[in-house]
Amino acid sequence: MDNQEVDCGGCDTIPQPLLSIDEALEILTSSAKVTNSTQLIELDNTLNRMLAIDIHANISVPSFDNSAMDGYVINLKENQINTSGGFTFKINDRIPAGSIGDTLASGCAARIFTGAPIPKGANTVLMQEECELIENKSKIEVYRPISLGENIRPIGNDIQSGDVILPKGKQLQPQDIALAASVGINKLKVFHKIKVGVFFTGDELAKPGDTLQQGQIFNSNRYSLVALLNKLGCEVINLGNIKDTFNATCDALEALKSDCDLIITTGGVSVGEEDYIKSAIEELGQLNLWRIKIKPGKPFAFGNLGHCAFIGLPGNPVSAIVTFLLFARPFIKKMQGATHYLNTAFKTQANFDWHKPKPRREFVRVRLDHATFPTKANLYPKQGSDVLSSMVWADGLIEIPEKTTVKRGEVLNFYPLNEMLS
Ligand SMILES: Nc1nc2c(c(=O)[nH]1)N[C@H]1C(S)=C(S)[C@@H](COP(=O)(O)OP(=O)(O)OC[C@H]3O[C@@H](n4cnc5c(N)ncnc54)[C@H](O)[C@@H]3O)O[C@H]1N2
Ligand code: MOO
Repeated sequence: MDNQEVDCGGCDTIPQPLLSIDEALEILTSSAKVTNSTQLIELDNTLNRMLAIDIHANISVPSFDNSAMDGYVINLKENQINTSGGFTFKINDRIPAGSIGDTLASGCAARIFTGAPIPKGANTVLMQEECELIENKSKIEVYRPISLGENIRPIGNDIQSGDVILPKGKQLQPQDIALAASVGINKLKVFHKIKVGVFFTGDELAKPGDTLQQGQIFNSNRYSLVALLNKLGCEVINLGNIKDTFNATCDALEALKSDCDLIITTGGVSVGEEDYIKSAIEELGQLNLWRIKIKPGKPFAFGNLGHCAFIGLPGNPVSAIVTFLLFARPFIKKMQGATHYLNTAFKTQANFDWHKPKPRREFVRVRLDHATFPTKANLYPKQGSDVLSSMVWADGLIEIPEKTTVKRGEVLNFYPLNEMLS
């Protein structure tokens, strides 16, 4: 904890040590260890999983020249290329997809269907709409100039044998799975899911479904955090709500640490004497980072209990989600083996003024207005870290740099929620 500069802007009045967002992200991502455990699984089960090796193609796709159209395959002669005047070809074969035609005789055509192999002796396919059937449908006649090789998909048009078709560290999407199938692969080696233990501190927390007692609130972080982890494809071990004591916090950490790659908690990371997370981590392991110059989410904590990493998210519901997306998500994605683990910012125009420069970089909830160009970001009127409705209303976060004001029309970084939730 001696790596933190002293900054008086964090709490807005009292001097406190705070890390910049960039420093915090650097500490997190550089200490995230990629899981070394892999498994070979059926293609159908690979959606969203992280590929553990480069995938090479052992065949070319297509593996034979084939027709791109339903029509007629011909052998266009040198003197017929791009010539106007019209040509006639006698139909002497029929080649559906999946069968092999005979060698095409000179001056003849074969009826051919999309995907069927081009027979020997042929070099061009004509669309059936451009051919006139004549002489009792025994011949075709074509009037327009014909290019050599048109409507033929050559061998290797999509993939060449030996190509790397999917790189290690790619998160598998439907099209990736299809590409693997297209070269005949039925199983892929992916990184094992990482195990994340979670628990929640706060004696004020009640379970949804129970009746609220005086001073209680419902535990919403339990649901956001478990859902966020499920979205990222983690295996979750959930201890639920624990008593707000130092001993209960230590017991929960001890119970999870040997089984988990990572433990995440919400609440109890601030400065109050009822906040035990930080002291429990210091007692059982190491605290590597605490408090970031960010709003919402300042009291974010990061450490480890031996091999098990630890992330303490702030208790306020918006702070918990925002810091999960900005810090925990890249950390987890890197652990999962993803090559692209950092959040992507898109440039968007602010449709609001920001009059007061703030000491912490702020991530405000906005909704995009696509009705005009360029797209504009509207601000949710209440930006408190307790206002969970702002997250539901918003479709992204706008980054307002520290110590700056913003004028309507200024271009800022926008982080779409749908991107960060994938
Ligand atoms: N004197 C100071 N007080 C606070 C500071 C500070 O710097 N000095 N920081 C504030 C900021 S910023 C945040 S964020 C919060 C975070 O505090 P904790 O992480 O210790 O969280 P708690 O105190 O336990 O709870 C904060 C808030 O969130 C509600 N909460 C907690 N858990 C849940 C849950 N599972 N579901 C729904 N809501 C939850 C809790 O009731 C509190 O209202 O500290 C500020 N204070
Ligand atoms: O930084 Mo805290 O997350 O505002 O409420």
